[in-house]
Amino acid sequence: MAESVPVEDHLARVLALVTPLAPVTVPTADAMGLVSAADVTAPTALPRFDHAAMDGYAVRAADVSAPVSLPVAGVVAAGDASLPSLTPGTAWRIMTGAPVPSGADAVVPFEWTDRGVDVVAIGQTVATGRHIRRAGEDVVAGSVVVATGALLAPAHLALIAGVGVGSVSVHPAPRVAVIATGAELVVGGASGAGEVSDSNTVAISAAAAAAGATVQAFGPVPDAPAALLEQVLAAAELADLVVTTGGISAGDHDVVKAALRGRDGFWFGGVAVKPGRPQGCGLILASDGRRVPVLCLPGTPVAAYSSFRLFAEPALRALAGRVPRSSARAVLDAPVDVASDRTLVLPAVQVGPGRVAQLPGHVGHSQRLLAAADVLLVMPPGDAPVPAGAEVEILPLG
Ligand SMILES: Nc1nc2c(c(=O)[nH]1)N[C@H]1C(S)=C(S)[C@@H](COP(=O)(O)OP(=O)(O)OC[C@H]3O[C@@H](n4cnc5c(N)ncnc54)[C@H](O)[C@@H]3O)O[C@H]1N2
Ligand code: MOO
Repeated sequence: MAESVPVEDHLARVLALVTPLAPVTVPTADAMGLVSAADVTAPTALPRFDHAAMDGYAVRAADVSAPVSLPVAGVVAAGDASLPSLTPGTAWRIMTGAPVPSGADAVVPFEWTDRGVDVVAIGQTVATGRHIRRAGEDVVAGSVVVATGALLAPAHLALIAGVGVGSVSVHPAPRVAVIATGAELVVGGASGAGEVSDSNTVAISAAAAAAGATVQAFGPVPDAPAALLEQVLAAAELADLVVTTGGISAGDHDVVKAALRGRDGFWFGGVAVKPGRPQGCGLILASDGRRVPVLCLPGTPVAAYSSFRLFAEPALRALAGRVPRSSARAVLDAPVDVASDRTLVLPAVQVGPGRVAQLPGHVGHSQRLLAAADVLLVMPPGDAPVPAGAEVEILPLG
């Protein structure tokens, strides 16, 4: 068998198939988790106008020598459209968020006063500017509030909305098509001889959704190359990435390989990773001219999931305009034996903040152990145990 290629080389091969999706404009409220495709510039300052930071009285600081009583000229509340002006030697009752009357330069909170309605007694002096939020003190009009390439989180959306911008240019969430293959597969509970319950469709769909994609599942598709090819072509019409599982090793019925191997630019071969050695990838031309990447993952459930995390998730991140690889790391709590010429992907648990330990009883393809794990350790090839205290790459689960 041909030599296996290193994980990094296969990842590079996969990422070479992917370019960020063309930007679209979406309502600000719908942009969570997407990457901005253009700078967002503030059309207005934030705050837009000088406003009270406390409920109390707007005054001229120079008029407040403690103790003092000032006549109250009126009340100004948040949302009031007309801006009163303050006559020296008077106070305006003012509510948090209300525009500060012209001529006032401080707000005395209720707690420092007798809360008088017509006349207010103030018990302490106030510094100029106190309890006033100045126009533009947070954001200057015309400045960039969110730069191109930002992964939009709630705080970004709040800032964009806060400066009054209702829509943003983003790379859209990638659409993923999942195609499980295997004549043995049944949806729901397998009961007949030789039948296997399809778990890859569920696992890969969930993992793709967790990576921010929208997902459509097809299949399971039986072991007929023509039918599989038809399904892949149909899926590519609707998706930005097609992920298949199964049918790519060395068996007599390896349908994915049979259907796609001969196509221009498709590659199938071994990757030096355990689990997940057989891999494949290529591009399918959709009728609208898009060249849709197809990743062919092995069928064995733990290998399929692990391969998704190593190769498909970075592809999704790249499609979404993100840095392809998340680089989570943790410190080993106990040594891990890696004597292998392949990268080992091992189930492990979190045993303390930033500390992980391999799960005992690892037997290769255990779905039970995978479900019991908090993280997968990604251990590069090596010939000696990696000691406790070493920092290693992890793929967080959950
Ligand atoms: N002679 C060789 N045999 C195998 C090799 C090899 O190099 N030479 N590689 C082995 C390795 S490593 C893996 S991993 C598997 C991958 O094989 P395939 O990708 O072709 O997967 P299948 O044969 O279709 O299935 C493997 C296994 O997984 C079960 N499966 C498949 N799909 C699902 C699903 N959707 N849900 C649940 N279980 C699924 C399937 O029933 C098989 O048991 O090949 C080795 N063989
Ligand atoms: O490489 Mo396979 O995924 O170990 O069984």
